[in-house]
Amino acid sequence: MDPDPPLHETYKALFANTKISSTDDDDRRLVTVEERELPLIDLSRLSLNEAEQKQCKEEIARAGHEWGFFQVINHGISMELLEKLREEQVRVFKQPFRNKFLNFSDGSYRWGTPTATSLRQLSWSEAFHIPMTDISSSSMEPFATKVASLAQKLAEILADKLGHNSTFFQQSCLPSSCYLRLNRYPPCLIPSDIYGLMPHTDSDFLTILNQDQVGGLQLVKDGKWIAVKPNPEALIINIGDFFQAWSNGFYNSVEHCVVTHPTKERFSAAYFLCPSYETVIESCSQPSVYSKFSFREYKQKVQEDVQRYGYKNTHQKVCFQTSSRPKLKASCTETCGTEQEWLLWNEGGNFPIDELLRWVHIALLCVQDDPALRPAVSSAILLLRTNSAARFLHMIYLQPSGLPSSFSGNTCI
Ligand SMILES: O=C(O)CCC(=O)C(=O)O
Ligand SMILES: [Fe+2]
Repeated sequence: MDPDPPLHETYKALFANTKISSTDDDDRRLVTVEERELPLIDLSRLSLNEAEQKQCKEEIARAGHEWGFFQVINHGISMELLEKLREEQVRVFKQPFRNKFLNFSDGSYRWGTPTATSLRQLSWSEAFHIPMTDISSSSMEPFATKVASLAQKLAEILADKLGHNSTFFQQSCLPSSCYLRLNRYPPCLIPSDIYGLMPHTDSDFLTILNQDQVGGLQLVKDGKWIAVKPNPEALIINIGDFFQAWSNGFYNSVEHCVVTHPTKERFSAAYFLCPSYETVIESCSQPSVYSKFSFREYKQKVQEDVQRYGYKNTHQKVCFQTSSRPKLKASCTETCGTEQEWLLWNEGGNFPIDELLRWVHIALLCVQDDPALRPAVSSAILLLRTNSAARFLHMIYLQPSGLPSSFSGNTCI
C-alpha cells in the first residue's frame, strides 16, 4: 500500500486553476536565492572557563538578535541518537498512508494544507505533530529528553543576556505544551515552485531543528530570502514569536519556509519550546512594545488568520487577494509594505487603513525622544521589510506606550 498522502489527487483543482511555471515576478521563489551559512556556534565552550562561556553566550544572543536563526555544534545530542531518530522517522512515514492516523494521539498526523485555496497556500508535506507527553513511551524518548533540556538551556542563556535570570521557561513550558514535529517533504515533480512548508514564523519561544542534507530551508535575512546550507553536525535554532514578544523585540522571530526538491524526499524534526495555553506573555522590559497576551489568545488569532487568509501572516492578505487592480510590482516578501500600501492608496481606495496606521506607528516608535525607547534598527527594518512575526505581533498587540499622547495606539490594532 502507498505510504504517500494523496497530495496530487486532493489538490488537482488547485493545479487546474493555477497558471503553472508563471514568469510573473511576484513569485518570490523566482528570485535567485543566495545560499548562506548561518552563524555557527560551538556549545562545547559552555563547559570551559568563564571567558569562553561568556563569549559563547554573547554569540548566541547576537545571533538571536541579528538573525533570529543560528546553528549549534557540540550540542550534547550524539550522532547515534540523531540516527535513531531518523530511523524511527523513516519507519513511521513509510507505513501505509491509512495507518498513519493511528500513530500517537488523535490529530497528530497532518498532510497538505486543508485550508489552501491556491497553490501558494499549499504545503507539500506530511507531519506528525507529537506532544512530548506522547513521546515518553517511544524510541524517540532519549532524543526528546536531550533536545528539551538543550532548549531550556538556550532559552535561559537568551534571557540571561537581557539581564533576566529566568525560571519562567521552566515553569511555563511543560511536557504537555512542548512538542516534536516530524516532517517529511515528498519529492515534487510538478513544474512549478510549490512550497514544502509555506512561509511562516514559529508560534513558540524557540525551535530546535534537525534536518537532513537535502536542503530546502530558507529564511529572510535583511529583507531577502536566503537558503540555508545544511551542516551534518549542526542543529538549527530559531527564535519564535513569544521570545520576540518576551524580549520586547530584541530577539527576532524570522519568517522561514521550505522549498520542495524535484527528485529527493527530505526529512526534518523540530522541537518546539511552547508555553501552556494559560501562560501570559509579557515583555521582560519596560516600556513594552507589546501588550500582554496569553498563548491561547495568540493561537486563536493565528487560527482566525489562517481561516480568513490561508496564512498566519495578516500581511499576505494584501499580496494574495484576487483583485482587478494591476499586479503589485514585486514579491510581497521582497517589497517594503509601505510601498504597497501607498500604491493601493493611490489607486483610489480599498487600501488597508490598519496597515497604513501601523506604518505611522512604527515611524513614531523610531523617533521617540529617548533613544532607549526606540526599537533596534534591525527590528525596525524587519518590521518594514518582511512578513515577519514582528509585523504580525505589531498588527495585533502593539500598544501605545511610549508614544506621543495625541496618537491613539488603539487605531493600529
Ligand atoms: O523542515 C524544516 O526545515 C523547517 C520546519 C519548520 O519550519 C517547522 O516545522 O516549523
Ligand atoms: Fe518553522
